[in-house]
Amino acid sequence: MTVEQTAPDPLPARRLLLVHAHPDDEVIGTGATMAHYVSTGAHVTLVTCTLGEEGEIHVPALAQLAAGQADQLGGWRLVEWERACDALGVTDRRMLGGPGRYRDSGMMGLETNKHPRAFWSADLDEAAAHLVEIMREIRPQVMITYDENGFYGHPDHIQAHRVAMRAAELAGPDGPAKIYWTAQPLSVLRDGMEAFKESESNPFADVDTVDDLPFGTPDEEIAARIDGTEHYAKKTAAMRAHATQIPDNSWLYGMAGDFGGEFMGVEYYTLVKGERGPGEGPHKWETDLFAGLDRDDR
Ligand SMILES: CC(=O)N[C@H]1[C@@H](O[C@@H]2[C@H](O)[C@H](O)[C@@H](O)[C@H](O)[C@H]2O)O[C@H](CO)[C@@H](O)[C@@H]1O
Ligand SMILES: [Zn+2]
Repeated sequence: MTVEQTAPDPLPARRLLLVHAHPDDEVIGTGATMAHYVSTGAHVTLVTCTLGEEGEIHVPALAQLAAGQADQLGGWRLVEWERACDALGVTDRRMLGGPGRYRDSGMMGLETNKHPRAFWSADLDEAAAHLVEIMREIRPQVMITYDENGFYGHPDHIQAHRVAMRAAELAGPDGPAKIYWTAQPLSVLRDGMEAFKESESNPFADVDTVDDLPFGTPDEEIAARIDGTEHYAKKTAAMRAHATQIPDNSWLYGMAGDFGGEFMGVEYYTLVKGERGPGEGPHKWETDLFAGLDRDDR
């Protein structure tokens, strides 16, 4: 268990900061990207904002850890999160404000949103100050977080977006030169709908078209396509570490198993701060988040 974190001295030339809401978000949305940049020698810092105390429990033996019972799920997910980071090779992983500072708010509109430590009701500048401290230490060239809807509308994801963007503003020259938001191209979602049509666990079962989904970005608005296909076994291992959240029969494993790395090994981003570097394909998608940054940038 690594609770206290400090960065290596000297810092590697390339430094990537990711800001996520709950344990498991890091792998689902950016696991291949994290493994890819670790493998290239970049320093990857993960900041997760809550322990995920209000989550589901897909491991029957752990059911009594639930929020309404022993309320110990947060501590258990901390261990899952450490194991997942180990699987991805991410050694610098931190909880915003320290483990337990901010609590999982639960889904939008629930009473849990009003918990005194709920991340959703956190003071923005106070929460951002914890992240500014990390930015001053790491001086990341690149930061990844969610869009203003938190990718799919969860209050903690929306708050993680707000805190990350506020911290980048407050950090000034120590803040990231490039900021990306996680995204899924509509073309990939359409391919996924087609691929899952005959699947037993079809995540698209309740939607007729991609327009019914709470996320999806026109391909021409995507800025970067990070191919971490060679690392999707690490991503799958990291997903398995989050067993309380990702059951063995999850459709996520279907994407990894039946449809190859394309769906799990490739991750997409929009660019909201910084100059877009050289890219490939019809939309000139960057293949490196550090593209266009020279070493003197930071
Ligand atoms: C991926 C993610 O952000 N998961 C969150 C989310 O989990 C959802 C929640 O348990 C909901 O009740 C389920 O129906 C849904 O399938 C889950 O994805 O919200 C949890 C509570 O805030 C959070 O702990 C979990 O990490
Ligand atoms: Zn989440």
